[in-house]
Amino acid sequence: MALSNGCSCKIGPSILNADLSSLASECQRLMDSGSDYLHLDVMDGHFVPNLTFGHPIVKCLRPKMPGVFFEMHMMVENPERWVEPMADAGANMYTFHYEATSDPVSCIRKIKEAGMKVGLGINPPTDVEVVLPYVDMVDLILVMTVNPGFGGQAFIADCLPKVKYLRDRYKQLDIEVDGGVGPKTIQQCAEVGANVIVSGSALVKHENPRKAIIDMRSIVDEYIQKSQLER
Ligand SMILES: O=C(CO)[C@@H](O)[C@H](O)COP(=O)(O)O
Ligand SMILES: [Fe+2]
Repeated sequence: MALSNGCSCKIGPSILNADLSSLASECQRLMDSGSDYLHLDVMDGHFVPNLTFGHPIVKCLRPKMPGVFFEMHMMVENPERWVEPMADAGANMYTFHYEATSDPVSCIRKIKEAGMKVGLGINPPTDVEVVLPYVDMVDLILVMTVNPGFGGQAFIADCLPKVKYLRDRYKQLDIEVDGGVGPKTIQQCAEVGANVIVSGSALVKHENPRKAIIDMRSIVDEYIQKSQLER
């Protein structure tokens, strides 16, 4: 199962700011509201100054959500270390950070060997050019629009030229944005070419998440169609 190959909009809720004592029902609520996949944020207290959960939770969640695409956003040092446990737990995609490893190629290889899709992320201070050698090896590039570590932070619009830089060069690439994304910031993300949208607190706390997802999707789809007509 792939996400979308740059051709359509995919929306994945981040459940960091949900009631984690009801993780499965919160995930189900957001999937029932029209989400395409789940974006599960793993933090190790080293790469980022916060802790969340690891593969044992993913393993428990998997049988409750059969068929749902799990993207693991691995905000961890030495991401190589958790590839096999996450694959065994039922993860579909393993998105690691460029900043977290000295050997992205071997991490990519390991993720593929474990049967998962590969995402490669960059933090706000990181130049977008660093991902260029790896674009053809991965399924998705994640451009962080907050400094990773916490849900509910303010969107950093200065990161968006990185999305445009990638979209101008790679029409079919899945480009994901994550951090402070919601109905108020989606337009800016869509117009630079983001097509895979993580939305955390804006969706989790929305009184009508179904409507929020429909509205965000229609804005992203509009820009995708416009860019296809311009080709
Ligand atoms: O990876 C992260 C934060 O490090 C994100 O996935 C956020 O958790 C998204 O939440 P909002 O910024 O949308 O509230
Ligand atoms: Fe995330």
